[in-house]
Amino acid sequence: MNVLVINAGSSSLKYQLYDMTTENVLAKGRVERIGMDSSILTHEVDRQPEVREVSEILDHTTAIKKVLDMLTHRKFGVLGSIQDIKAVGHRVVHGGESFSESVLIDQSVKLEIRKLFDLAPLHNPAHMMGISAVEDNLPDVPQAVVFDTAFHQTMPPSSYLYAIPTVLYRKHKIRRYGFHGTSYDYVSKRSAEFLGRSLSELKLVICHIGNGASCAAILNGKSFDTSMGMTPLEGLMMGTRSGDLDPAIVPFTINKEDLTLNEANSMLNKHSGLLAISGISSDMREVVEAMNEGNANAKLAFEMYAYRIRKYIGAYAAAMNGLDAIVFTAGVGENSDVLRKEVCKGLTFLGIRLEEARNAIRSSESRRITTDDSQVSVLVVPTNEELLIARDTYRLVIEQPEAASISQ
Ligand SMILES: Nc1ncnc2c1ncn2[C@@H]1O[C@H](COP(=O)(O)OP(=O)(O)O)[C@@H](O)[C@H]1O
Ligand SMILES: CC(=O)OP(=O)(O)O
Ligand SMILES: [Mg+2]
Repeated sequence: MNVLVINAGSSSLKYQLYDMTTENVLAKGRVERIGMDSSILTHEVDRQPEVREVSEILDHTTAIKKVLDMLTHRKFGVLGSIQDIKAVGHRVVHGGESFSESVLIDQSVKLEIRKLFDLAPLHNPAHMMGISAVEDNLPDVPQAVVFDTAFHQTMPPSSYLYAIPTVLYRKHKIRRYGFHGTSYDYVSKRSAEFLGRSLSELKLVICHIGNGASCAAILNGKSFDTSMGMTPLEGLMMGTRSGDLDPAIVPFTINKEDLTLNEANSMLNKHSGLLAISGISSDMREVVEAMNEGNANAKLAFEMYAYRIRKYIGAYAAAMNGLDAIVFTAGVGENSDVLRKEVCKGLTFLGIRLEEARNAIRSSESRRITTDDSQVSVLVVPTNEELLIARDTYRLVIEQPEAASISQ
């Protein structure tokens, strides 16, 4: 059975097509610059050279249509017909308190996702566009949603409540939700396998450092705390997001700079982080390159970024009263040995001994980057959110075939 996994962003859409009998990826790709001039579709089949098509793609419905055309393309396609797609699974960043697990999509699920637009303004509206675009192109195919927040629903109230009047939690559900949960779920299990230990006895800090970045304390296999909050803005410094700051800065700046609420939100989500401090880029590769060329702002941005991660690792080791392993994952975490080294250099008090040669190895496999006698292990474990989304989607469709057939 073939399952198509979609991760829709506001101007991009990533896809992977799985054959669930083998869990092989038949094809994958992304559409970028949706709604802008010259959109780009990049499509890849079984490590063959990528196919790039530049055209005008004005909305997500057209983007999905282009993806389906590519999947059934005479030369680059892998399917005889789009009828061969039996289910579609979507990543949805915010599921609020309504969803602690993945579900098949129906009208009420769509309504709930819409209600959460305010809480994940960069993500949920885009996911909804992806869901509608699949409905337009594949009206009879069941769809499932897998939430970034679901895995964190195990956090205790002492982790998820903010110290503000509790009426705000009761009325508006203002609390910490946490994100990247699908990644934490996958990476925590893989880490336990790698360490050859039971997840139920491990104290892990996982650092999901991608475009969006967060850390989580995973205690006995469950999320105990995480750095992102009610929205994906809190916590670590990110590509364009500020992460933690004194909340008083927001009204102060609005007042001094005569900003609207939208402008303040946009400043913190889109014009802060690595981009703001380096003045160069939100992409860690470009920041490191500039730092190596002697740019002082890039160096400061890099050091601040690493310092925040180190502070969270220390805090979570204290929160769990111990630590077995630190795990790096996602785009920056998996690929940037310099960043991992910078984070770990301040953690020798925990008995961490990084082995430089291991840290420098480039690989897509899980690996240990500390010495064999390091008290706490540091691992690099590549995440695979798409595989978990495909598995959940497949399971839901198999378990509830009647619901799947009337899900829309
Ligand atoms: N070799 C590398 N060194 C440093 N950063 C990298 C490297 N390769 C990728 N990245 C970073 O990974 C980020 C993307 O991470 P990813 O987890 O794919 O993010 P997202 O899923 O949020 O788009 C990019 O912004 C880039 O900065
Ligand atoms: C929740 C979040 O920040 O997601 P991403 O890393 O994909 O931006
Ligand atoms: Mg991501």
